Amino acid sequence: MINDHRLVWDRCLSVIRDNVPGISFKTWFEPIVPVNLDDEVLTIQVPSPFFYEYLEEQYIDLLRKTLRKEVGVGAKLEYVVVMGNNQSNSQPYTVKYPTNNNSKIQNKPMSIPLKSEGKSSIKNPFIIPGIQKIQIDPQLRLDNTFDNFVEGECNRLARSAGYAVSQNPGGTAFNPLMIYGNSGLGKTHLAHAIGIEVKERHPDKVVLYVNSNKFQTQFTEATRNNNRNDFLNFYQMIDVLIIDDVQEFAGKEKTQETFFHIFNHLHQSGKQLILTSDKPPIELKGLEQRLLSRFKWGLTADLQQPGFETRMDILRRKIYKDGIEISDEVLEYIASHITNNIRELEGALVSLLAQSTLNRKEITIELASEMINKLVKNSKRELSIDYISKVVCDYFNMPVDSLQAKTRKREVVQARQLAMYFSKNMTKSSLASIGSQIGHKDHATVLHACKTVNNLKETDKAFKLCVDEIEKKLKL
Ligand SMILES: Nc1ncnc2c1ncn2[C@@H]1O[C@H](COP(=O)(O)OP(=O)(O)OP(=O)(O)O)[C@@H](O)[C@H]1O
Repeated sequence: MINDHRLVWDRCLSVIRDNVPGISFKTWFEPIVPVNLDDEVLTIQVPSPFFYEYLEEQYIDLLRKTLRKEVGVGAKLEYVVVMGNNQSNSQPYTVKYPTNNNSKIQNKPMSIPLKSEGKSSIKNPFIIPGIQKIQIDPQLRLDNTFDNFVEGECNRLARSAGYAVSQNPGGTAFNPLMIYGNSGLGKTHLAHAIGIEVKERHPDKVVLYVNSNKFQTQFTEATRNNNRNDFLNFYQMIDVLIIDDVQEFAGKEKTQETFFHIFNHLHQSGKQLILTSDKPPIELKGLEQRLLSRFKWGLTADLQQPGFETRMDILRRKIYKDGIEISDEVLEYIASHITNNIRELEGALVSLLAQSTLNRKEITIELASEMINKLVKNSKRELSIDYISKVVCDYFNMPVDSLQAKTRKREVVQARQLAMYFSKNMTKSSLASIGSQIGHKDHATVLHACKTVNNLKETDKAFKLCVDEIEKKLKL
């Protein structure tokens, strides 16, 4: 038998390499350093206690078989971990595993008998006996509840997955739950709602919401103060970890590496991770592949722009909560002009209230128009097809859903043609999309509607008058 530890480990590696995926080999085996071989006991150095746990959980069978083959049937494995230290000028210290339940640091190396089949019984070395749970402020915004989160087509999947997670954190297939979407569409709100619901359902669970920038700052400080291990220990004790805006980790390699270990540890221990980002994992730049691939392990759910009805529901919910009355006409006006950001939608409502209170003006559509013109004066606003349909139907005093009815009644056909005509001229939507939203028609019908309206405008004065009036309303 050979007795050079490096040679033995190299031979082991060549067997292991053929038995694990490339990425796992790179992650879990390349960082290992063989340090000694003494009487069938191979000692390997691993980068962190978590690393040791992970190897024991995932690869013990493979390690056992390989080692027996290379070293002999009595082969044993011993791990050492070089820890950072809290006192400057002193040498890093070494922790040897296995842990026995009473002590984290062994004075004398102990060998780990290569375990038999079955789940690892290794205890988390960070949990101090007797202190099983830490008490922390979860940093949750208490008004960002599920109750206050209006449901719509735009958020149905993310919301229901979030709710499922909150009922059974760590116990669903949605781990991690990755919520992504453009700014102001409710990622942070939903993430807090999950945290709040977990705390209600499972008060014992340790929940923490942290924004990526804060995580990064804490990590930098921990590194500066030489207590990176405390930082790791702290995060590894959390049951439900919510990290907001993970795109902010881009380019921060050390932070990513640390988060990678925390992620693995928590995931491995059945703890729940909830992440938010402004892009889907596939489009996140500057993040390590191994991290991105983990983000996709659970469920990735997006938040899309809310439709007109959802925007109306959000506005109605908000004024109801604040005990204010505003006419539906004004709300519709706001909802049709601010289409792609819920924060701006709420902001518009707040400004309108402020304007009306300060200037003692009634909240009218004109006041809303003035305010919105100021708010969006630099960005050309685009009307929505929903809003156009609504204004046209209001003009003819008919319910807006009559446009969807399968009828050839003259007034309905005309209203539909006008809604198509204005949608073609005042939105960037394609003919096909206009057709499908107004009466489930095809693009040729929309084209025909536009021609008919243009012709009628030329020949029928009364009709032209009505087109001009509707246009004025739309441009308000
Ligand atoms: N479905 C919803 N129902 C009610 N309010 C909502 C909804 N979605 C978002 N909001 C509100 O809109 C505002 C912006 O939401 P939030 O801060 O969660 O957005 P975000 O996607 O995290 O944005 P950013 O990426 O810019 O941080 C918040 O006040 C939030 O309460």
